[in-house]
Amino acid sequence: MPLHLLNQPESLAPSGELETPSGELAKETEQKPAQDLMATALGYHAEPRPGKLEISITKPCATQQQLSLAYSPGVSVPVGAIIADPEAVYRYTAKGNLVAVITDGSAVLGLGNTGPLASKPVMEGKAVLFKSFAGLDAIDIEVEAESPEAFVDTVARISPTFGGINLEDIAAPHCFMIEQALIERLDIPVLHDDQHGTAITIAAALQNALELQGKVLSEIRIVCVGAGAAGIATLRLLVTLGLDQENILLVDRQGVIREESQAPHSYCRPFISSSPRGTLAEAIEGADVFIGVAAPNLLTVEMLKSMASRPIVFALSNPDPEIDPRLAHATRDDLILATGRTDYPNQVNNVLIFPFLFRAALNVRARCINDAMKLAAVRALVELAKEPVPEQVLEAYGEKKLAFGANYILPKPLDPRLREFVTMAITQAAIESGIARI
Ligand SMILES: NC(=O)C1=CN([C@@H]2O[C@H](COP(=O)(O)OP(=O)(O)OC[C@H]3O[C@@H](n4cnc5c(N)ncnc54)[C@H](OP(=O)(O)O)[C@@H]3O)[C@@H](O)[C@H]2O)C=CC1
Ligand SMILES: CC(=O)C(=O)O
Ligand SMILES: [Mg+2]
Repeated sequence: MPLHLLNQPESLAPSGELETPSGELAKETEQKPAQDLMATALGYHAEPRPGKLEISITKPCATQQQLSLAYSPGVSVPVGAIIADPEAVYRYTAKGNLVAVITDGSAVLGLGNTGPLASKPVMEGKAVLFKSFAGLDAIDIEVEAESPEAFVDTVARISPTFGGINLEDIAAPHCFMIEQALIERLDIPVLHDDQHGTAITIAAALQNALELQGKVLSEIRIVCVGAGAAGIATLRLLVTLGLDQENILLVDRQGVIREESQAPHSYCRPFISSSPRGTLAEAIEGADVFIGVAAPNLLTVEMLKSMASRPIVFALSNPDPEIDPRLAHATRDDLILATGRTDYPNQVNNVLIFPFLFRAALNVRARCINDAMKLAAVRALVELAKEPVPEQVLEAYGEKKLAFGANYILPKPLDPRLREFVTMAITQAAIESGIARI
C-alpha cells in the first residue's frame, strides 16, 4: 500500500471541507475523502487486472503462413534489411513509435527517493499518457543503478529498442549529468521530463498568468522553492524568456541560496543571490511570483499575505502542493493559483508537454529535442489557452464554462486539440531548425 497515502490522511481531497476562519483545516471531515481516494486508487490499479498497461500485437498470427512470417523463417528477411540499412528498422519494427519511460526512482513525484520498484505505478502512468494523448507506445523501465554512470550505461545499452527516451523522476544533481551524457551518446531524442516538460509548462502558464495580473516577466520578482530538476530548468528557461536574473531568489532547505558554499550543487551557480534576505519568509515578502517545486505545505498563510498585490502562486509539488489551494484562496482573492493536480483548476503539469514533444520528435525522426522545439511548445500552450474551449472538454471536467482567465490559464490535459496544435508547432520548429531527418 503506498506509504504516502497511508501516512498522510490529511492528503488533499477536492471535496473536503473549507478551512475554519482561524485557518485550520477541518481534519475530521477531510479524512473520509482521503480514505475514499485510497480505496478508489488501489482498486483502479488492481482491477480487473494488475497495473495499467498491456502489450498488444499488430499483425495476425493465427495460421501456419502467418506464423512463418511473424517468426521463422519470414522474420529473417527484415533482419537482413536492417543489417543492410539500419534506418530500415523504422520501417519493419515498432521502434519509431516506441518510447521508454526510464527512472532510477530517486525523486518520484514529491515523494522523494522511493527506489525503482515503488516508482512503477508512476512510470506506468506516464506510459498511459503517452499512449492516450499522443498515440505513442511507451514502456516503463525502472532501473536499480549503483551510480549515475551505471544508469547511463544501462539506458545506452537498451536504447536500440526505442525511438525516444523519456527520463523521469531522477533527482538533482545527477539528472543533469545523466541527461547530458545520454544526449551526447545516443542518436535518438532524450528528454528529462521533470526538467523540460515542467519548465515549458510553467513558462507558458506564467506568461498567461502575468498577462491576466497586468505584470511583465522582465519586471517581476520571483521566488522558486526547490533547487532540483524542475526548479533549475524552469529558472533557466524563464531567464531565456526575459526574466531578470537579479530578480530571482532560489530557496532550498537552508533558505535563500546566497553563497557558493551553501549551494547544494553547481547547477545553482547562476542563481546565487546577493540579497540580504535569508529565509523563505523574508524572500517571499513583496514577491510577485512563487514557484514551488519542492515539498508540501512550505508556503504559509502569513507568507502568502506578505506577497505583492495580484500575486501568482504555482504550488506544483505532487501530489500535495506547497499550500492547500482552499487555504490560499481563503487568504487572498487577488491571486492566481495553480497546482500540479487534476482535481483543481489550473493544472500546471508536464503532461501538457511531454507526449507532444516526443510525438513531434518521432514524427520527423529528430535526433534530439532542441531549444527551438521547446520554445515553440511554450508559445503553442500560451496561444491555445486563449481559444474557445470545446464542449468535449467541458464534459470531461464537468464544467459549464471555461474561458481564459484566473481559473483557466492553460488548456486542460484532456483537451484533444493539444495533440494537433502543440505537436504541429513543435514539428514545425524541428523542421525549420534543421533537425528533422524525414
Ligand atoms: N507539476 C509538475 O508538472 C511537476 C512537479 N514536480 C514536483 O516538484 C518537486 C520536485 O521535483 P524534482 O525537481 O523532479 O525533484 P528533485 O529531487 O530534483 O528536486 C527537489 C528539490 O527540492 C528540494 N526540497 C525538498 N524539500 C524541500 C524543502 N522542504 N524546502 C526546500 N527545498 C526542498 C530538494 O532539496 P534536497 O535535495 O535537499 O532534498 C531538491 O533541491 C516534486 O514535488 C515534484 O512532484 C516536478 C516535476 C513536474
Ligand atoms: C508531474 C511530475 O512529473 C512530477 O511531479 O514528478
Ligand atoms: Mg516526474
